[in-house]
Amino acid sequence: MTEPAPAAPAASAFRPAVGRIPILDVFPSVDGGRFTAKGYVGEVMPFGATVFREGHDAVGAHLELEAPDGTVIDRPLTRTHSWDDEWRGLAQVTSPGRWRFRIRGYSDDYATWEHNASVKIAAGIDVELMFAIGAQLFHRLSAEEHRPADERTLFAEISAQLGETAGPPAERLGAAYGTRVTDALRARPAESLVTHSDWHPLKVERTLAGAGAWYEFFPRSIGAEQAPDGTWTSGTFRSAESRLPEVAAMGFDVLYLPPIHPIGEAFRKGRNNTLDPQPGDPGSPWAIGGAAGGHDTVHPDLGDQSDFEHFAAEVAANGLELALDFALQASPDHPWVAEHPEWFTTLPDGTIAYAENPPKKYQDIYPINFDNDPEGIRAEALRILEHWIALGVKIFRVDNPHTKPLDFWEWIIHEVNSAHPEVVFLAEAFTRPAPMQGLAKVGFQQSYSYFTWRNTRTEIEEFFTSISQETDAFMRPNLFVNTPDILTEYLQFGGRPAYLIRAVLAATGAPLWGVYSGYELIENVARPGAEENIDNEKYEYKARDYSAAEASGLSIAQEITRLNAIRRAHPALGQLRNLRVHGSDDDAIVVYSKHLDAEFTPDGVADTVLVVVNLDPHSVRETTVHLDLSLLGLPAGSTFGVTDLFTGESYEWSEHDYVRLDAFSRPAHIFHVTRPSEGGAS
Ligand SMILES: O=P(O)(O)O[C@H]1O[C@H](CO)[C@@H](O[C@H]2O[C@H](CO)[C@@H](O)[C@H](O)[C@H]2O)[C@H](O)[C@H]1O
Repeated sequence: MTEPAPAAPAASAFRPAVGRIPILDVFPSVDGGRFTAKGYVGEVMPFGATVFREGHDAVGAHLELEAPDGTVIDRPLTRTHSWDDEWRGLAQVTSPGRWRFRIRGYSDDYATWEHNASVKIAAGIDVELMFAIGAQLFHRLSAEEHRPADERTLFAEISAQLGETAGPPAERLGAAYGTRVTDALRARPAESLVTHSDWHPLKVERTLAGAGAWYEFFPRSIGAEQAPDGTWTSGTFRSAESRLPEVAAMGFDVLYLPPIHPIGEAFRKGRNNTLDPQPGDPGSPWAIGGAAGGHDTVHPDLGDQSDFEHFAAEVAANGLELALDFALQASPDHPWVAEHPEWFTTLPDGTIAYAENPPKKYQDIYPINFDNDPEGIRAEALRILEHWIALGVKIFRVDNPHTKPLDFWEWIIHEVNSAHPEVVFLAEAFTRPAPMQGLAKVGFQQSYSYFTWRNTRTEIEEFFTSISQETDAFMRPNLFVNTPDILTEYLQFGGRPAYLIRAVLAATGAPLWGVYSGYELIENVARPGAEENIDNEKYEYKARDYSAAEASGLSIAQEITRLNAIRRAHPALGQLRNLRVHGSDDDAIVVYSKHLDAEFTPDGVADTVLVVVNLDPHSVRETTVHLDLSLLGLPAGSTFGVTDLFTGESYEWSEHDYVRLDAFSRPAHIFHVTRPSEGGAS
């Protein structure tokens, strides 16, 4: 008896992670897909992947981008560089909601044949074989049902021409070229071995989540009056309404108010962060909670809820959107302290430690211990947000989010956005990169950033490159030029030029920028030993006379107004990811551009803005700048027009250009780049 033949090994169920055509490193992706990449309506985003195949045959790659309504944008990707395999392309997201995308890789049979045929036929090798393969390929394409009828006819004709053996080979080969062929094959390539990546989710939010100009003021200061005996009467929601037309006239989109709730008496802070308040000192608005209530109540000095509602309606009537502060902490007088002592950490001696953000000490507030009653705290935080959302508030600036657990933020932003996708959260987290970026990854729509401390040319270039090209899939920095907590040395000692320079950088460097009131008045005196304004509005009323300052030339409100107008007129400035740095021979002159292709602009005309800034607020600088014209959408070697959007002056520029920027009269150029067929400034 013969032994039975051994059974063939069972086919393994293992499925390779790569498909027939490898598609790796798909982007945009956040932490390998753990978090959802972000976009905002109108944003032009880069999509792509690494796509290659074995051997020498050509590959191609396309983006398939599906909108919430199911329509699919199918766009060809191109190689980032001829020497590597990263494929990339831009697409614009145009409606809010859940989008998704995938990358399609394929063997590009036309490109493979065209390469082989052109080389071999010119060398007289396999000539008829090459024509036969070409005829076969075009015959196959002419039968593909997804192609328009005229294209199929064209391809059938080409197949027949390639199949004819008469005539010089070079002429016969010419049949397979021409604009009609390349256009058709660019839109609908000759694909085989088609492979798809997984679908990747993309969360697209409303435009104001990603682009807008913010202005911050303390309502209690507007209309505040000081009596001859030195005592103050607080401004109110009603008196603060008087400032709204001026904020709107400066071109801002969002009005942000520091906390508007009752302020505690216990451990109240006095002027200039002192611990011995004097009678009448109003206290820090972030010391939330008192006898009148907590986070769902308005400070009685400002009015009542109907006054708030009137104010909110006036904000909207002025074309602004209201942003409120969301600060999860409590004054010792907050109702929570008596009602929920378990939400705080009681020390062995029976006291509760005050909050800190080292080296800063917040003796007037208790931090919440999120681990003592996570469910209760989550429910209360959500209740508060829903309270204000019901009153029409759709934007929250979140105080110190990095001192609260990240999973709390992921949960609450998910809960709020599931019911109210239009709600926007700005993370005020000046902290280490990992927690700052973590907050953005788990859902914060906007983030404060390190911008205020990036002053030199190298720092600015690195910062702008990182926000536009490294963290752009998940983080949208809001470039505040100052805050009640931040008056940098650059601003303290750079005078008016410094204020203009920082405003230009912020307004043009990112689609989100912000100004805390007083900036336009060059308020630049710091409290000794602190990086913030002296006589800080956080601890006292501050009545400012904006009109008098303007009349006497001490205000830069006009320049801020112009900056916001330039932003509105130039859609390229409404984009985050299109900033590119150019060169200059002077370490104090930074040069960058923002370009938007015609297909993505509302009027169908390409928009290119070129910004040249003298970062030295103390002197005149002249130098040569060196431009990469490809980044401006211009052919190498061309000349073109530039029009200064501040002064209206126009120049003819090329790759290398002379600039002179006087910090005291004109520290920056914001140029609109015009092509020969286009007009000048707008
Ligand atoms: O800690 P940050 O630098 O991020 O600052 C934010 O949070 C602070 C705490 O809410 C807040 O500080 C202000 O309010 C405190 C509580 O009333 C008070 O003790 C501080 O002196 C005052 O600066 C800060 O304004 C806010 O931006």
